[in-house]
Amino acid sequence: MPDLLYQLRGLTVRHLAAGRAPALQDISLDIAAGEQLALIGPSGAGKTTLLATLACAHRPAEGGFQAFGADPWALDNGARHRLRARLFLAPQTPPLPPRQRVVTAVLAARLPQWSLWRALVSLVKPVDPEAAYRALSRFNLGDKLYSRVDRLSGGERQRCGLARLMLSGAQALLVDEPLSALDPALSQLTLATLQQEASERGAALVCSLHQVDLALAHFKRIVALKHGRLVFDLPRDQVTPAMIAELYMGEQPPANAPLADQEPEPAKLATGGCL
Ligand SMILES: Nc1ncnc2c1ncn2[C@@H]1O[C@H](COP(=O)(O)OP(=O)(O)OP(=O)(O)O)[C@@H](O)[C@H]1O
Repeated sequence: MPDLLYQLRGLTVRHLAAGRAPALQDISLDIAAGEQLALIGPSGAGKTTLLATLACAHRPAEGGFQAFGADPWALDNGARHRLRARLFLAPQTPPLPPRQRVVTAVLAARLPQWSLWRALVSLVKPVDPEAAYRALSRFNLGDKLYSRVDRLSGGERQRCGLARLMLSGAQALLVDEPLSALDPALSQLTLATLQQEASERGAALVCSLHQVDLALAHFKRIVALKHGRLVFDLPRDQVTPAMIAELYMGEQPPANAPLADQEPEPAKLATGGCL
């Protein structure tokens, strides 16, 4: 039985906005070392919140939460910081400094392993550009090594964020909608690369996806969320088209014409005024 990396029991997570329903309610989930699972569910289901909770970025309001055998929120700040160095959260829009060169942005994944001096030196002269090049090449982005981040397309920026993950050494790879800016061929390459990396280092991979077909094709375990609740957590061969239809039922956006009493005044539209 592989080590348990995460154990969630009846977890409830709230965002700060008062009066709102919890973003996650009563979530129970185990994730073992080396496991790969896809998180699916309609927009607003709680996928990003769950990934951020696994990354120890959101403190649960209720329930039990263990990451790497400890409750991160019972640790002191230093110990929690060291625990966070064992995981990597790749957000949908990676927070890359726009004026930085890609090589520096990718090497920043090594900051937790570096001394302050080494980090400062690397800002001026990247200390291991070969490693950044290898990571970028796995996402077909090697030619952007010395480009500025703000000259990248959305999809290139997204893959640049994933190249960071390659240099992190983390044992839990938490990836939020990595394909949202990618075409179908790059989507396949990106998923295959993430899965290969996770397998090679024996890391857990938790990946949220809107592309249900890709989730079912690539992941053996499918975790579905809706309205902040766990709908199912099943091997993919037990997930039926009816279950997927039910998961997304009622989630189609309404017709895009605003109601009469919500229509902005024409004068404001014409001047671009704040509505
Ligand atoms: N910073 C925040 N403050 C307040 N509420 C938030 C915040 N972030 C998310 N929420 C709310 O929490 C709920 C879950 O959001 P979350 O982003 O986790 O869903 P998601 O499944 O990742 O959605 P999507 O597929 O659209 O990215 C939603 O109702 C959302 O409005």
